[in-house]
Amino acid sequence: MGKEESPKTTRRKTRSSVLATPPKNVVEETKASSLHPPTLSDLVLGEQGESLSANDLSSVFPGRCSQILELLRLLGLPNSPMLPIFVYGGTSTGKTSIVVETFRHLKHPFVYSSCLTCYSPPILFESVLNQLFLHPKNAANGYSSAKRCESPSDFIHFLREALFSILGNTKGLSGKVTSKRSGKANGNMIYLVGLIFISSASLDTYYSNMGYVEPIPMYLPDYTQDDLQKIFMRNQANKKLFAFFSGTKIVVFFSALIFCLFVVLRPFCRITRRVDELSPAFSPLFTKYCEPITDLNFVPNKETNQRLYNFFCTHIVPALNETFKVSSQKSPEVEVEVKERKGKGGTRKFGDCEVEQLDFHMPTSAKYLLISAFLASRNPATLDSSLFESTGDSSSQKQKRKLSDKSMEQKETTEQELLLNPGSFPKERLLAIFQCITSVGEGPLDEEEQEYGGLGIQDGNDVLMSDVLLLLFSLCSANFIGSTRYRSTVSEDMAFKSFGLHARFFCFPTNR
Ligand SMILES: Nc1ncnc2c1ncn2[C@@H]1O[C@H](COP(=O)(O)OP(=O)(O)OP(=O)(O)O)[C@@H](O)[C@H]1O
Repeated sequence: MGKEESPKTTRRKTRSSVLATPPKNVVEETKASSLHPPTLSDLVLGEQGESLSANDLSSVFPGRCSQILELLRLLGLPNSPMLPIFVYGGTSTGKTSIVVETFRHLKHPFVYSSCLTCYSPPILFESVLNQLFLHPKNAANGYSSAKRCESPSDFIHFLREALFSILGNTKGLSGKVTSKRSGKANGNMIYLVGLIFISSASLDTYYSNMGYVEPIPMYLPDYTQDDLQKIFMRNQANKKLFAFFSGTKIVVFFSALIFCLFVVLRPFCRITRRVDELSPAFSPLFTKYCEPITDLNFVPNKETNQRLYNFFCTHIVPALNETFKVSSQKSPEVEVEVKERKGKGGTRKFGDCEVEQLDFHMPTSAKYLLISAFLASRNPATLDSSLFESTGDSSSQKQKRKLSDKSMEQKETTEQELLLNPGSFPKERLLAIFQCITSVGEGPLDEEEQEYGGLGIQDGNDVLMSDVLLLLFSLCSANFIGSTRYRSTVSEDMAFKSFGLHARFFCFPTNR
């Protein structure tokens, strides 16, 4: 938490919904719960008897077994002292889910506040206290909080009051539950989650000698294609689609699922590995794939499988485009104008004319950014060092000599795939390529550049990063670069063209 989120292309479960289903967030406890003094049991997530074993927990979250075991180890036995934990990782890597479900599994009493929605200290403090006092915000109380907290000292004062009240109420300890949704508390230590900082920023961002206890870091890496396959296998197998299949057809169902996942995940994973983005894209595709199979007379064999595959392939690219569609809206201030080269001299907007006829009028830095984006989309990231680093050439030559025919073939296939289907890339990679290609520039500022306010790129180091980011934003707004996931949307012709006279070197895949 505590990070800027990129616009999302699909709807996903919100953090509150993760907490709300099936066990409800303690904040959203029944109104009746606020009528009795809070007990420890009221802070346990999950109904009586509802408990996942550690093994179940790991199988519910494929790819997170080691992190779950580590979290269980760090949390330790009930009431054991622990250091703060810093859980971090990319978007949708399961940070919230595994933390919440682990607490639920352990039946540890806890309150959970999202630092994303509780974006200021008073809001965060009040959210924690509302949960501890079992105070739901609703129309009846005018959506007010249990306590008003202006400062950290107010918070500490009310926190003590709330904790003493809960711990003094022994009903929770004796295991008698006072609320329909609460489970029997395991131990009497109350955990504040949210003060366990969950973020996509690295730990270093928060590290400083400010006197707080340094938290134990726990990193959740992006999922591999294998992990994603397991996640979707699990989720999909539970869905009602499963109801179509019975008896021996179940085997057909699972082999169809495995095959479909394999075919779909490969191109999709090049663009995103986020479960929340992949999930809504995959479900309709799988339904489509299953259409012919749900016919009870269908008997899969080599020939029908091939037909199924051919039929199915036609749906993948449209689904890919649909999922990662970028808005075609152009920002009014950053309209990129193009002029017809031959003749009339009138100006027209990009998209109205043939590329061959166009001449670009945009800052040279923007052209470099455009070409950097193009290169990042069409070249595998593994080639960057050999393509752009000054020392890269010789090593890549050596590597080339060492490559077997098979690996050359594989490399060519990857490059072919990238040409047909440009990949997405992180902003850092784009900026690194931009730095590399602009740092070899030797010419003085061109006229255009001066006209656009002198974003000089004769030396990459002279370009202000803020200017480059501004330009990047403009190119995204003008739809030259996809902004949901950074991805070049221009053709090879267009990329060459944009560079025009400024071409110094290109590193396109050789087999274009
Ligand atoms: N390993 C997994 N197995 C099954 N589902 C998963 C897994 N990881 C994530 N998900 C699903 O992906 C969605 C997002 O997960 P979650 O909110 O826990 O991620 P997050 O890292 O907290 O996201 P954010 O960075 O946005 O805070 C949820 O619907 C969750 O169930």
